[in-house]
Amino acid sequence: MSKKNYKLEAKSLNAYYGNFHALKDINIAMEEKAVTAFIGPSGCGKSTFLRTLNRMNDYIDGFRVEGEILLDNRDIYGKDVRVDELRKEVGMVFQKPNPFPKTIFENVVYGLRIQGIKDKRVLAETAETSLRQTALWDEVKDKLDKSALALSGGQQQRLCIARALAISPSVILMDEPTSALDPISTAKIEELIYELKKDYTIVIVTHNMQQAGRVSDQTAFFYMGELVEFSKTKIMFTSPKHERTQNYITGRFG
Ligand SMILES: Nc1ncnc2c1ncn2[C@@H]1O[C@H](COP(=O)(O)OP(=O)(O)OP(=O)(O)O)[C@@H](O)[C@H]1O
Repeated sequence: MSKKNYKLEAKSLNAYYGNFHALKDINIAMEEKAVTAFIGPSGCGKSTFLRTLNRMNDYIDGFRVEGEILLDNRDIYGKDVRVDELRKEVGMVFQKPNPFPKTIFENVVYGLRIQGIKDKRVLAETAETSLRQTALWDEVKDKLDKSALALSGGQQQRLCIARALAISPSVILMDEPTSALDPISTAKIEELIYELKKDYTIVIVTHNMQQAGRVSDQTAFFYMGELVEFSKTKIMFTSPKHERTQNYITGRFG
């Protein structure tokens, strides 16, 4: 039997904020071009784990990890890994849309500018492609030089996704990307996630069980820093193995 190649794997991963043991021996393997949802009650470690996947926690004083996170079979905490290269490969979208106080165009091409790309044609083409991928092009094509801050919250979030896509990542991490949005904008982002998984591996933290059920292929349930259960979403929501998972997904505690 050939060994399956996973896009992202955690092996015996432990994470600490100082003395606080935030993630306890996490082992998980996520498939390529699939959506994995992280669910669990507040404070269980979902965001901490998500942020270890592109080393966003490196900035936090006292934070450390043990174990391995493999991206395409390579440990992202390895000595030879350049964090700037890693972040190009693993993009991130946050809970609150966070466009820069710049034009719509400059927001999308921001990552390319940082890379020193100046070619106007490359910038324009990338901006259009990324905005089309997030279904925003028709809404903004006549106002690319206007401030991104004038867009609606939902449009801003799609712009932030376009900004992440512009630097051609293969993985996109989303930390509760719709929790600040209205139902229509939420539906648009969910449709977008569905489209994007054809080309990208997506990991999403969500508090919304229906959302996890709608958008994800696999779901991981965390509780107090442990990964309690990980399975195909359909199985998790119809026949969870653990009572704690069952209680959480049926809303008995949260
Ligand atoms: N910067 C930090 N310094 C110290 N402890 C932290 C820090 N960030 C998170 N923690 C702690 O780590 C634990 C996990 O937090 P984390 O934000 O990963 O949980 P979460 O499941 O994403 O929660 P929520 O759903 O509320 O966002 C919590 O006990 C939290 O207090």
